[in-house]
Amino acid sequence: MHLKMMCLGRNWEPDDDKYVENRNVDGAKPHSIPQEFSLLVRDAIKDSQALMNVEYVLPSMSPSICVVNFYTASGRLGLHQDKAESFESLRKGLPVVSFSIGDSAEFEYADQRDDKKAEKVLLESGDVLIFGGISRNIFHGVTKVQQNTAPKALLDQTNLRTGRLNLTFRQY
Ligand SMILES: O=C(O)CCC(=O)C(=O)O
Ligand SMILES: [Fe+2]
Repeated sequence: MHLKMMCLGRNWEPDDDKYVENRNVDGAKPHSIPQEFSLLVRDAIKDSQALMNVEYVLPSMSPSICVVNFYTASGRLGLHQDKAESFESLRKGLPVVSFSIGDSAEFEYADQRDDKKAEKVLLESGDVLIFGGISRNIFHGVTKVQQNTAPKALLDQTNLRTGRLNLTFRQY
């Protein structure tokens, strides 16, 4: 992992790939997920279901975890699966909902851990990426952050540092 990370709701421990009460680095408990965030997640799933008419393959979920990642220009994240959630959550294919803010990034995804077979999509500021249902276990990662691509208005109106902020929500 070449990024900075913190969690809301529950702490995900990258070394053990599991959720813990208190994070290893300083024993801190996570803050809860603000309700505004949960509503954004709910709306994103609803909009996606309406757009694609695939409610039966994209279940709804109520997030209990938000992984907050910050990538600088050299930030990246290797191909991995999000599989530390409960057996039930994974079995039902409850979606991962991911918001991108700031610099754009190349996001890769594949059905196996093989960069050569991965497809790529550019995630720009404001994009929401959802993978659930039969796609819940896809391998995915971030290969490159495109420096200085964040919208100027965003930087002018916020204190966001140069880089990419990603908020990824899941239901345990
Ligand atoms: O930054 C991203 O777009 C992906 C983040 C991710 O895959 C994760 O936190 O598990
Ligand atoms: Fe992930």
